[in-house]
Amino acid sequence: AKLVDAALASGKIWEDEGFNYIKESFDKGTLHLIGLLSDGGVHSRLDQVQLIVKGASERGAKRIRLHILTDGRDVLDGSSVGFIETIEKDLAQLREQGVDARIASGGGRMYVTMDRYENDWSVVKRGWDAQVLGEAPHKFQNALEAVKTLRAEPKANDQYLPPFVIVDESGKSVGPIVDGDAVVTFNFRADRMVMLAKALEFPDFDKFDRVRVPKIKYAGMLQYDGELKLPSKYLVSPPLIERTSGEYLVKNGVRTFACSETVKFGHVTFFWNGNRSGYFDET
Ligand SMILES: O=C(O)[C@@H](CO)OP(=O)(O)O
Repeated sequence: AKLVDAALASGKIWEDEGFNYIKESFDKGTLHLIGLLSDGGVHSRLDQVQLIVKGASERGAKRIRLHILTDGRDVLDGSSVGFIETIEKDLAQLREQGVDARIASGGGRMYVTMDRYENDWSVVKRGWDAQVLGEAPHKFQNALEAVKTLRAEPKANDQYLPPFVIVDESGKSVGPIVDGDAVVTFNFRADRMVMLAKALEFPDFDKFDRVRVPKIKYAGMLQYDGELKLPSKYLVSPPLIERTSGEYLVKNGVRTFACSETVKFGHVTFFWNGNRSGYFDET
């Protein structure tokens, strides 16, 4: 989060390669922003999203679509409503200034998009269908109505809201991702963005049927996997972390054994080892 804060505060984010790459699409295409809408600060932060939306519109983005994931895990359940109200105010202001800016789709983070370590690709597929194809079982005129209605179902909560798309009066999705568009995934934390990044970037992706693969300019907030170099473009450069405790132990001949449940794989591998998931020394 700090790296993104610093890049936004200094304005460097707008000068670097990643933003200039996606900016090439602003003339003719739509800028899509996908990620967790939350002020939890664990995977993403609302104020950073607000600054990106504002900054991109000041630098030529004329059509912006947000694909939001509701939190309720790092923040109170139900707080999604307030976050949507906040961002909707910003989008309304932009519309007054002639920028066509709207929320286009959404869903709960644990049910839509934010799976990790290939635990359940159907989670990512649900997101793909809503965000890229503009298809979801629930259709609404706006995101506030969507979340309030879906939350009213028995046992519903922010984390597991079903996917929804926002549609116009004729029932057509307002923001599918199409050829010529730009996409930014705005989570800074990597583990729950890698799977979507693969679906967006890998030409030979085969984990689910993408149906349509738009030709887009895609950048992550950060690079989510340093070994796979994924995504290849990012808005903020990842930090170089050296001399971690794992490396220190290996170089001093101390064997380590790391064990975790599947979804915490990263906590005992690349979180520990400075964003490296491989061995320092296989022997
Ligand atoms: O589930 C997760 O992604 C986070 C909370 O957002 O938890 P943890 O840091 O334990 O992985």
